[in-house]
Amino acid sequence: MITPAASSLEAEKICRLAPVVPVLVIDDVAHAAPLAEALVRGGLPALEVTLRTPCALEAIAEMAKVEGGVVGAGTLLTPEDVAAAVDAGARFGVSPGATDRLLDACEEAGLPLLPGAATASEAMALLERGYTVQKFFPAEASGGAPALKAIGAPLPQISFCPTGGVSMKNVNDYLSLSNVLCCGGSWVAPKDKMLSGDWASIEALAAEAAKLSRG
Ligand SMILES: O=C(O)C(=O)C[C@H](O)[C@H](O)COP(=O)(O)O
Repeated sequence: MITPAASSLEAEKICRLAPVVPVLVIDDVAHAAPLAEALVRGGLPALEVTLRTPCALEAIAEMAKVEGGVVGAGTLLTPEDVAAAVDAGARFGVSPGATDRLLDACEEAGLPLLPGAATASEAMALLERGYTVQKFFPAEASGGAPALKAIGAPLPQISFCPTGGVSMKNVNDYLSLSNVLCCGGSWVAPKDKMLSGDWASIEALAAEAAKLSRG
């Protein structure tokens, strides 16, 4: 069991590890370990593996063995996803939105969760339950940094990890907001670089992201 407050406290710690949490879509389990090693070497220890590919759970299990990494499961939609993520060794979960079934499952399984919200009402519903750290998703499509800044005015007690459409072009717009802990994004692990095994370039992208300043 984990309470929503304790869950958010853990999520906050994970979000504070680095300015960016890589959002990873892994098609080949052989990429998991070298990818995690490159990202951790570059300075991004918190890693989100989306449960969107057949090998995602196996990839989590491989990445969980990489020293210095903190691996979580993204795209959690159902209680079954939560159970599978925990079994694979995920240390946290991320979801695009939030349902009572999903929140119940994460709390019962003791899995810290970064639950998604895109509107003031969604953020308020999560806050009412005790979740003070949330993922703002889909960030750019929901109005981007100006929208998140506006949500923060009446709801300063909620901190966010904006994700969805974030890149080096706009990441500073988010990181400069007082209600942003870190950003999530897939740009640090481009598909072509994974396919060609260009881990040095991925490490360089991670290092560039790790240098970003917050607040
Ligand atoms: O799978 C999930 O749990 C999601 O919520 C979606 C991801 O966070 C975004 O797809 C990342 O967006 P990009 O950085 O724009 O590629």
